[in-house]
Order: sequence, then structure tokens, then C-alpha cells
Amino acid sequence: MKKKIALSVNAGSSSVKVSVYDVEFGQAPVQLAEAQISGLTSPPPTLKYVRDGKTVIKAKEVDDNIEGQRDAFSLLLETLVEDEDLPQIKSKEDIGIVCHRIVHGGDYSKPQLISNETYEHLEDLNDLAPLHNANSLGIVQLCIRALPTANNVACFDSQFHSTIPEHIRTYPINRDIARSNKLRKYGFHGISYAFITRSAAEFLGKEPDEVNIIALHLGSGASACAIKNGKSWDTSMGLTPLAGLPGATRSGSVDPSLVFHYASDVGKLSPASTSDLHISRAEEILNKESGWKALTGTTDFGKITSSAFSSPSSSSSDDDDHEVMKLAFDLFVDRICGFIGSYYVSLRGKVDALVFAGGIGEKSPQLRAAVVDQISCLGFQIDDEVNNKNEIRNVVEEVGKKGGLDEPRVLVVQTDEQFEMARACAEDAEFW
Ligand SMILES: Nc1ncnc2c1ncn2[C@@H]1O[C@H](COP(=O)(O)OP(=O)(O)O)[C@@H](O)[C@H]1O
Ligand SMILES: CC(=O)OP(=O)(O)O
Ligand SMILES: [Mg+2]
Repeated sequence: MKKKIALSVNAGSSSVKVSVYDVEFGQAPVQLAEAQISGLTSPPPTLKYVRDGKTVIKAKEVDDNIEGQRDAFSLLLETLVEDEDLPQIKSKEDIGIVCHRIVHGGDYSKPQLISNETYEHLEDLNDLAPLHNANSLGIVQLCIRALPTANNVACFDSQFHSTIPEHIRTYPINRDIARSNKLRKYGFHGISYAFITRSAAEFLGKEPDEVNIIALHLGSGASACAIKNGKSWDTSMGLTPLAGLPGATRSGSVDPSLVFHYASDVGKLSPASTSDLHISRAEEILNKESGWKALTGTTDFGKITSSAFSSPSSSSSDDDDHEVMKLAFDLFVDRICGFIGSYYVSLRGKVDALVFAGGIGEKSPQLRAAVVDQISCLGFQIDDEVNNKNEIRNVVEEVGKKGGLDEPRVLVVQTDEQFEMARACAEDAEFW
């Protein structure tokens, strides 16, 4: 019987989450601990640490030396190795597998053991996910050096979307150029959508290949996905994670010409480019200087929501804040509902459930209520009492009113990308 200790590393655009699992080949991973640093785009970042399902560190501010995802990972690894109450990792040599979330996986349709060749191939994709891939590869490098006994495995956000049909994934541009430069819709957050599909299907008492879902992964990056018979049919992100919904620092979809009217010389490389990542000013503006940060000054959607819902008050600066926060909130609801309407039609009205997930989807009852209110003409209904409960405790919770048999349900899924990666690695003999 083969057993290993596995780490699953999820480097998002504003956070790094690392979960530790006891894994037996072919079996569901058993979580031992989970550590995360969040708020990388709204410093100071905070550390949370849970061992054996119990919170050990709730929200400790970590100092300013944490510059980015790689530093955050180093601190998380140190936290795990130095924890005497986590006897499964007494030293770094105890770690047998590290599963890495790599957002852009190009044409890869399954997880890959990271060899020199795979690494170089992945490096070529860095420029197509400027907030993610280079950071994740930095963490891969660190693991190769610091954890010499571990197998490093790349799991891809884009993999789940390899089923999107040709007419949906094709851009209406010159076909030869599209083919040679591999310009098509790839889609992301797929590790999360795979977890959501299986969890929601189980909750609904169906097989995964029997469910039709409209899923929303709303975090620092936000996307929507139409899932038909358990497979990705369409998603809002595209060639890169910039397309579709706005996010913490991303504009989402805008008129492609907009950027040329926003600033001059935007085609030039940004001074922030490095040897690992080439980014033009245009890409920098749309990926790092837009979204909630540009509209409101904060990347924290929790703050946006509470200010949008506070009653206009004493000082005129509070009123200005309230106005702009409400604008951001209403704009997000509008864009999300645009995708839901489109996917509802694309799925020909056969939708089992609308699913909310990701930091915002799981923690903002106000956003869920506003979205469901706007799409009530499609038969979705929120149950205010359940939706407003302070905390979502189960992996899947129903926050909609159960109508007739054909009425679509409204669910919140506490998505777990780390678990999904560990599960995929536990099933593949190549990684053992
Ligand atoms: N109570 C809350 N209400 C609304 N949004 C929240 C709340 N708490 C956290 N968030 C949002 O969740 C985001 C983080 O989501 P998450 O999916 O963990 O991020 P990442 O994209 O880095 O993986 C934060 O940027 C914050 O905007
Ligand atoms: C793809 C993506 O945007 O991921 P995240 O939301 O974790 O930054
Ligand atoms: Mg994320």
C-alpha cells in the first residue's frame, strides 16, 4: 500500500493557500492542515493556519517582507515544518508530492510531472497569465531546491475547459494566425469548477455527467462557467484570465480599442517586465491597475459591500465613498447577470443549479441576493433567511428556495482547489 504526504499549493492573484494531505494511492486524500496567506493585493497580508480542522492562527498580520506569492509560500512552508504538533512533517524530506496549481496549461489535458522539459514548456506560457504563471513557477523552483525528495506535479486551471466546443472557443480572427499563435479561448478556474461539479452533483443526487450548472467562481479573479452534462461548455475567461468579469485589479472585458485611448505608447514593454515575464503597459493597466482597485481604491470586496450597503451618513466624503462602492457593486451584479442570462440560453434553459463559489461568492450574501433577485425571471429564488446566515458551514449549502421539480436551485459551494489537485494526483500512478 503506497502512502505519501502531499502538499497542494494554490497561488492565486491575491493569496497563496497550501494544504497538507495524507494520501494513499487511489484513495481520497485526508487533510491534515491548511495554511494560507491572503490579502497580497491589500497589505498587510494575513496568515491563517488550521490543523486537524481546528484554527491555530486566525488572522495574523505578517510583516512587509512578503513581497509576493513566492515569499508567502516560503513562510507557509516554514510554518508547517516548524509546527511540532504536525508530526507528519518533521522535516522537509517527509513531503512526497507537491501539487502545484498552474493557471495556464496551454494544450495540456492532464496533470504533468514537472521535468525540465515540462518546466520550459510552461515558462513559454508565462506571458498569457501575467498575475499567475510566473509566480507559480517561482514556487516550483523553490520546491525543486528545498524539497529534493518530492515529486512536483503541475495541475492546470485550463484543463477542465478542454471540452469547450470549437464554435465557442474560436475567436473570429484570421485562422492561420490563430492556429500558429495558439490564439483561442482556454478558460481558467477549472480546478475549482471540477470540484464544484462533483460536489454539486453529489448534493443534487445525480452523477456528475448528468448535471447542468451555471457556476460562478468569484474571488480576486472572477469567472462564470456553463457546465453541460458535467463538462465545461463555455466560460467567461479567454486566451488569458483577463477576459470576462472584472476582478480585484482586472478590468474584465472592455472594448479592445479602449486601451489605446486610455494612454499613449501602451504597446511598449512595461518597466516592470522581468526576464520571466514580459508585460506591455496595456496589459499592466488592464491586469493590475483596473477593477475594484481602480474604481474604489480597495481590492477588498468585503469593504466594497459593507460601504455600498451602509446608509448614507454624516460626512460628504462618506457619501462619496458610498456612491463609488455602490457603483462597483452594481456593475459587478450587472456583468455577472449578463453571463448567467447568456449561459441559461446556451444551455437551453436546462439548468439544475446556479452555484456561487470563491472568496466573494462564499462570503457575500448581499451579492448573492442581488444577483438572484435580478435573474428571478428565470425561476431562481433566494431564501433570505438561509442566505443571510453568517457562515456557510458545509461544503455545499442551499441558499435558494426549493420550488417545483423543474425549478433551478441556488447553491453555495466552498470550493477547494487544493483538495481537487491532491485527488487528481492520488489517482495517477505516474506520480507515485
Ligand atoms: N466578507 C466578504 N464579503 C465579500 N467579499 C469578501 C469577503 N471576504 C473576502 N472577500 C473577497 O474575497 C477575495 C478573495 O477571494 P479568494 O477566492 O480567496 O482569492 P484568490 O483569487 O486570491 O484565490 C478578497 O479579495 C475579497 O475581495
Ligand atoms: C485564474 C484566476 O484569476 O485565479 P485567481 O482568482 O485565483 O487569481
Ligand atoms: Mg483563487
